[in-house]
Amino acid sequence: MSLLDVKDLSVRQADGRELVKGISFTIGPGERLGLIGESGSGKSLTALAVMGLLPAGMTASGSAVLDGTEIIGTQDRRLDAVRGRAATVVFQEPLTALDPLTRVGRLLAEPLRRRRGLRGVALRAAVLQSLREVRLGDPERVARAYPHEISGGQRQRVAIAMALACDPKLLIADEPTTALDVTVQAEVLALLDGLVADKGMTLMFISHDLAVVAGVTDRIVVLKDGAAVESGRVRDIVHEPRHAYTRSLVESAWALEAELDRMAP
Ligand SMILES: Nc1ncnc2c1ncn2[C@@H]1O[C@H](COP(=O)(O)OP(=O)(O)OP(=O)(O)O)[C@@H](O)[C@H]1O
Repeated sequence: MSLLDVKDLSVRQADGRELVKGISFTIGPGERLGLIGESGSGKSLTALAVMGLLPAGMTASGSAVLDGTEIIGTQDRRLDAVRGRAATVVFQEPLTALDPLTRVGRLLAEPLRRRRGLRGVALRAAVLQSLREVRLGDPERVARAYPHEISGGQRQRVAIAMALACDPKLLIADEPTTALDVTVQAEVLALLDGLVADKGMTLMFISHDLAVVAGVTDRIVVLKDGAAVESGRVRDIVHEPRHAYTRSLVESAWALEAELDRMAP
């Protein structure tokens, strides 16, 4: 049985404009699926729709069954139990996703308390262990810091730790490294990749960057203007893209590769 089964999912804004246009895909337990497409192609709205977290005024139709629960059309109150346990999201810019007035330690303590029922000394130890797990050196200092007092890369590690604290079956990573410097990007990506593998988690990874998606996922869905134009195994699509848009993505990724090769010492 799939962990996430999306069928004919559409998202409309209040004036009726269709922003996501009838897309379908499935993710089985332990699989890694990439959603790729240019800015505005509907990747984030797809992720938000399957979590039941669409912005006010937007409506979804079709079906998204997450770990056995139909998300589309289900009341928010009922979805609270599914979110966190079934899936959590790591967003692109952790500074907006993390409450600026709460120290990192408390931010992390909240999901650990809620999900694992930890209190007192055990909770404190779990917070520090979570920070160590995402390779944050000096976890005591980081736990005392406010989000703006640590670097962008460290913030994204905290956001990953918060998502993992919920122990979700499905981790949705929405452009998790796009806002970071290139070197930090590679480190955070390697961390995420390793943690997902270690924990046997299922991953939905969203990015506009084919090289990044190809490195961490097995299958991809290519979105353009809200519609899925192509889907399949990364390897097949990179070698034989069928849709013109996918071809342009693949060609520009290869061109960058060739340029780097040319400059190699
Ligand atoms: N809160 C919102 N209110 C109005 N329109 C929105 C909102 N969020 C997204 N949109 C519109 O919906 C379309 C799809 O946006 P979405 O954020 O899903 O794209 P994306 O592929 O994730 O792009 P990006 O990589 O830039 O985040 C875009 O045209 C965008 O302008």
